[in-house]
Amino acid sequence: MHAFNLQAQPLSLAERLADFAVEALIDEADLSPKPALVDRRGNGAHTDLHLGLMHASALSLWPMFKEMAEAAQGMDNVGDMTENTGHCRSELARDGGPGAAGYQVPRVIVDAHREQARSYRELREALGRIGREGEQVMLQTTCGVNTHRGAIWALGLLVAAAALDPRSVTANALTLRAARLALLEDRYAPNSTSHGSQVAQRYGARGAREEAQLGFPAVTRLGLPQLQRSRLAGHGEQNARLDALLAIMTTLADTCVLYRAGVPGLQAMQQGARAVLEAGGSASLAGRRCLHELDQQLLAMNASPGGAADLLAACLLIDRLEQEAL
Ligand SMILES: CC(C)(COP(=O)(O)OP(=O)(O)OC[C@H]1O[C@@H](n2cnc3c(N)ncnc32)[C@H](O)[C@@H]1O)[C@@H](O)C(=O)NCCC(=O)NCCS
Ligand SMILES: Nc1ncnc2c1ncn2[C@@H]1O[C@H](COP(=O)(O)OP(=O)(O)OP(=O)(O)O)[C@@H](O)[C@H]1O
Repeated sequence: MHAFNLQAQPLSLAERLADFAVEALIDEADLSPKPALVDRRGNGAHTDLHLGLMHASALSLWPMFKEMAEAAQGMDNVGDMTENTGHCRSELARDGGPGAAGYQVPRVIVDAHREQARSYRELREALGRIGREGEQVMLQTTCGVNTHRGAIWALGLLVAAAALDPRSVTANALTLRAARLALLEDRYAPNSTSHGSQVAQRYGARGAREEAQLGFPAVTRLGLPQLQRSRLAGHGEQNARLDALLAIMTTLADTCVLYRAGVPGLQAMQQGARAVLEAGGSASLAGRRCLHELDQQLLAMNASPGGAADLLAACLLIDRLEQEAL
């Protein structure tokens, strides 16, 4: 940029979405006091993480989120997944519907459907490639520490979902489109065994992949409603966000916790989070005491709820998208 050109360029949609995603990650990291997670107070149960590293990692992911949004925007010519399915359904009904005598799906619809399916699979595979490259950038930035693997997955899908149809960014619309992307096969995904997949298999738990494929129920049914309830109760924004994190923790099968502390760790997380909310949430004195106890207990068990933290970031991103006109 020319030194004298001080006029800010308007940001593109992809750039704004990347800003929102990075801001959600930074807000999640800064939020304090989170039980056993990296925050402003310290590194929680993580010997290899600290707040500066979380910030650097979040910032390093900006180009990746932008690229994901651009890949999804390139799908404009095919239209929205939901809309097109609806269109086909109405065409079928007009033609008599399946089972009607001599019924045949019009060729033009079959072709459009196939074309759309192919395009979405290509988008899913592009997101997989961009996400894996983003992971490498993250690992270079953090000297090999996993700071945001789960967040790349969840927020990447949501950014792509927003870019696919920026006029329709309610929590329901976003999570439905993200789930549909997550359900598509990525032929190029490596067959590696992660900590998450190991414990998900051992305990039959729903891991990060399934959470996305189901449309992020921990976010839509627990995190977002709690965020709104605590805000409405006048608990203050930081307490409302802590309460949203705790609501997610009450039921999530967090594979970070399962890997580090097994079923006893997961039970401690879920019961402890419930106890804080039942005591009045993080804005109340009784709730704060329970939160302190939960922090101590999870630290003693080395049980960091990293998956819940990622989903809080997803919650904050959706909340922002619902408020801002894109
Ligand atoms: C699906 C992912 C998360 C892999 O997860 P996997 O089950 O193999 O476990 P892994 O231990 O590597 O990571 C899990 C991460 O998810 C988070 N997490 C843990 N439990 C949960 C849960 N129940 N729900 C949601 N997130 C969770 C944690 O923070 C953890 O860091 C993802 O990393 C992946 O497949 N990436 C490949 C690249 C790709 O397709 N990217 C698409 C970008 S849109
Ligand atoms: N504030 C936070 N503090 C700590 N972890 C967080 C935070 N926010 C999100 N996370 C998530 O938690 C995960 C870190 O968990 P964990 O250290 O158990 O990962 P791992 O690489 O699977 O395991 P390990 O460190 O035992 O090798 C990160 O992938 C990140 O997505």
